Amino acid sequence: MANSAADRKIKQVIAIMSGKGGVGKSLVTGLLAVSLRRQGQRVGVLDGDITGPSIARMFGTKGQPTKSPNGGIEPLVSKGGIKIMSMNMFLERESDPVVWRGPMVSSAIKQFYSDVDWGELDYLLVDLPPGTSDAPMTVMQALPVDGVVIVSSPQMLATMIVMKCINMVRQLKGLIVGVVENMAYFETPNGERYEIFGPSNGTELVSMTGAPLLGHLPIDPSLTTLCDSGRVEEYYAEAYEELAGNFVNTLKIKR
Ligand SMILES: Nc1ncnc2c1ncn2[C@@H]1O[C@H](COP(=O)(O)OP(=O)(O)OP(=O)(O)O)[C@@H](O)[C@H]1O
Repeated sequence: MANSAADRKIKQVIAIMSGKGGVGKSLVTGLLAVSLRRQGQRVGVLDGDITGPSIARMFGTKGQPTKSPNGGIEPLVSKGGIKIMSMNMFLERESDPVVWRGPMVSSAIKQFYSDVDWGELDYLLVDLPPGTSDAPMTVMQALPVDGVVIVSSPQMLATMIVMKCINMVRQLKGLIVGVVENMAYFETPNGERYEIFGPSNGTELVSMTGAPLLGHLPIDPSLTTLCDSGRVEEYYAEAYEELAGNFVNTLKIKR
């Protein structure tokens, strides 16, 4: 093993989860990594969405990972210095499908943790596909996860499905660090706020999890363009700096 749980070269392994797809989990993972890096933290992102990876594209990391001097796999490094491992890096074309059954997905996730030479990290963020199937189970059971961040959006349906994810984390004795409410509102240039997906349910999420609300994030159309062109690190918004600050402080308290 190039990097085992025992040596704790990675100080905190944090899984980012949601029960429902499309709530912005990958985006929150990416931007949390960017804000933590801006604070001077050593950060890695493991894209645990093996069949639908999006992290590499968001950061514009191209090329195949190489062998590291000590025999592990060298992760790709973003412009801002974030280490990244994603299934897309192993595909000839980005659009090639990964048609794998659960055991192969689980095996890839384990290898992305143990065979990748992550080096010394303050945070390894693990972006997971939605739901409670193989990938989230593998991460919770086979990786030394220190905490879970739950991402949701204000729709009631999203909250209901997110509850399944919360229950899974509890069943597997995981620690929920906090919740993030994404796509909570849209703010016009003259400061008017619209709750496009309905009223905030952050308070409900907090009472469901017993964990703090780490972030209440706006919808920002400019994000899609930046993510699609691999320039997520150029994005700056106060809401994400606050998210990173709350995340670091909450972990300090829970440790
Ligand atoms: N706050 C936001 N403002 C604007 N666009 C957003 C926001 N959050 C997410 N998006 C966009 O919504 C889309 C879905 O986001 P993302 O891929 O992060 O969701 P996900 O929950 O990881 O989805 P998946 O089901 O693939 O796991 C992306 O195009 C992303 O750029």
